[in-house]
Parts: sequence; C-alpha cells; structure tokens
Amino acid sequence: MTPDTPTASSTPVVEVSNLVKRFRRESGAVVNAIDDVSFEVAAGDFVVLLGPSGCGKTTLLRAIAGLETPDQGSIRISGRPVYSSADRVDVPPERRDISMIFQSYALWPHMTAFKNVAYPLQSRRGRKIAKDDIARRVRQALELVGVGELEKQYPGQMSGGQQQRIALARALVNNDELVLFDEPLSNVDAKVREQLRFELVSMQRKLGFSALFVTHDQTEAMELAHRIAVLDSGRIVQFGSPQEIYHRPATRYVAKFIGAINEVVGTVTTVDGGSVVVDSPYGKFVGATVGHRFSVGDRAAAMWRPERGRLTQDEPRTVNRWPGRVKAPLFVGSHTEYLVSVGASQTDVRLWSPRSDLVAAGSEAWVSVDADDVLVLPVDEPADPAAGSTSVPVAPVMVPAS
Ligand SMILES: Nc1ncnc2c1ncn2[C@@H]1O[C@H](COP(=O)(O)OP(=O)(O)OP(=O)(O)O)[C@@H](O)[C@H]1O
Repeated sequence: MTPDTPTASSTPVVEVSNLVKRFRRESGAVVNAIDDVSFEVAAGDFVVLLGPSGCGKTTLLRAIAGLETPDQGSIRISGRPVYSSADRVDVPPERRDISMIFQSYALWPHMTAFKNVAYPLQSRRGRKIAKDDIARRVRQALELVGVGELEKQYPGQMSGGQQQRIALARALVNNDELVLFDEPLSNVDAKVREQLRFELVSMQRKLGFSALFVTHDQTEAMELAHRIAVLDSGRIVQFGSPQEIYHRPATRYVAKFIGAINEVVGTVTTVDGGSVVVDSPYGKFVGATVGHRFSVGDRAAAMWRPERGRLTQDEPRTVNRWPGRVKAPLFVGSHTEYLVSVGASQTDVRLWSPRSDLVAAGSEAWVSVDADDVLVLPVDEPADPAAGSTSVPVAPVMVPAS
C-alpha cells in the first residue's frame, strides 16, 4: 500500500451503479432504503456517506460489504463485480477483499493488540497462513500505524487513539485496498473524538488506503472527507468536496443540513444571467443562482451563511442591506454570534463576527451581505421536504447550527 491522493485515471476502488434496496416494514409498508444510487470511490479517496438517521447510509455501506443483498443494480470492487442483479452475482463478504471498522472499533477485550490484529489472518478461510508469516504481518501492520510497542497490551490498557490505531492495523493487515467505517467514533466524547478524527485523517493520507465512512455528523464529514455523498431518503442529493457542499449546496436540504444558514423565501422579480433578485418579507435580495434556472414569479429561497454577513452602524453601500436592531450578542470565544431583527417584518437573522464589540444589544445597525454570498435555490425541488406543500408559509426561517 502506498501513500496516494485520489487520481482520476486509475480503476475506481468502488463503483456502485443504480443500486436499489427495499425493506418491508412489519406494517407492510415498503421503504426505499437505497433508491437508485450510483457513485464511485477513487483509489486513495476518503468518501463520507452523510445524512440524518434513516436516510440509508448504513444500508448502503452494508450492501457494499456484502452484509445486505440489494434488489437491483451492481457493485464493483477494484473492477471486480461483487454484486450484479442482472448477472446474478453476489460475492460473500469474506471474499470481497474489504475490511470494516465498527462502532467503538469492536476490538476483542480479552485479546492483546497482537492477537486482535492477527485474528483476521488466523480466521481466514482457505489456505492457512504460516505462524511466522502471521507474526511478521501483524508486526508490520502495528509498525505501520505507529503502535509497534503496544503488541502485548489489552484494549482496556490503551487510550482511544491507540485503540483506533489497533483497529486500523487489523483492517489493514489483509492488505485490503478498501476500509469501510460504520460510525466508529459515535460513542466517544467530543474532545477525544476531535483528536481521533485528526489522527484518522493523517493515517489515511499517509497510508493511502481508500475509505468509505458513514456518519450523521457534518463536522466529522467535513474534516475527514475528500468527497461527501449527502443522502436523503435513500438518494444521493449531492456528491462533492466539503468546500463544494458547503459553499455551493445543490438543494435547500443540503444547505440546511451542513452548517448554519439564514434563509428567507420570496418571489423572483428579476433574472439576469447567473444573478436574480428575490423580493422577500424583509426586502430585496440580489443573489447567485448557482446553476439553477429561474423565471420571474418563481418562489425561491435566498440563503446566506452567518459568517458572510456584516454588521455596521453606518449604512453600507452593499446592494443587500437592511436596517435592524441587535437583539443578543453571544460571545462564544472564537467569534460573537449576533441575533438581529431586520426589516419591516422584524425577521431574526444571525451573523457571526470575530469582533465582540461591533454593536451593543438594543442598538440600531445595518446588516449587509454581498450578492456573491447569497445562494438562491428553488423552493419546490423534489428533494425538498417542503415540495408540493401549499401550506409552507412565505416567511423567513432561521436554520439553527447543529
Ligand atoms: N432490516 C430492516 N427491515 C426493515 N426496514 C429497515 C431494515 N433496515 C433498515 N430499514 C429501514 O431502511 C431505512 C434506512 O435505514 P439505515 O439504517 O440504512 O439508515 P441510516 O441512515 O444508517 O440511519 P442511522 O444513522 O439511524 O443508522 C430506514 O427507514 C430503516 O427503518
């Protein structure tokens, strides 16, 4: 295994095409857990499957591992078909040449680090591996992840970071190119989790294995991933780099799921190339269409991140500006979060500033945001929870940070 960054030229390590998996509930209702999903993981790529509970990410990971049999579609691992509904191929998990790391790493507590890492080699089907070879490969894997000196320790005698390294060594000892992670950090407290993420990123970038990682935690996804697949109701609604997902969300669902964002729904009054004007309850917005098509009269959501807003006592020249009153500055250390009620509608918007002394609570001030920083997204998109509903109020909504 060599350190690597994703390359477009080599054969993808995972190719999922038009995959479908349905479950029948006890009530008889059918759930489309995976609904026509296609995506690829390139060699050396770290891909995160991200979405809320029930969106289908675990089912997708388990289908790739061979622990769940899909209904339709195909899966290839390093070019080899491991599942194809058309060709009736379904390779069992142990022959797919992939490793999986489960919640809390699932290390055997009664086994030393050495024995934990040796376990996949000893329990392999087919030709037995000589004892000496096993010992050599285990030590090599432990050295690779930098915990060679811990071979005689038990998991209970190790830190979280060391346990993660042992789990990684156990996953890598087979020389499998692909490691699947099923929320391995979900039972770890926040501070340690941050450190383990940092460790995992540096190990993956150093060793170059390909990773497919399931999480519902957007911060985790942003920190770990080369690319993120955002899932909603069994579908991938956006597949892109963390930067693309954050700055150019394809839908309102993605925009709201990743980070905090201000949103106001209004009516398109002008369309000019990639720029539109939206008339909203607290004034006009000029924003960017980010690839969507709009016509005059369409309902649209103008969305902007709190860190992109500015708060000033003097009226700015920025095209998007509204007078308001500061309600509650909240100092959170790295920045201050201002809640400001703006416009005739007295809508609450949030904006974040590194400065805590901009405007005092109760004072009047101007909120402004550049047109480039306002995303205008369709309201009636199919993947949107509000789609088709006539009861959604044409009113501003503030989406909290999670
Ligand atoms: N064995 C099963 N029988 C019936 N329905 C199932 C089964 N497994 C999963 N589902 C349903 O399929 C959908 C997707 O479930 P899945 O576990 O993949 O979601 P998830 O995104 O991983 O959620 P979580 O983060 O809570 O684990 C859900 O609606 C779930 O109820």
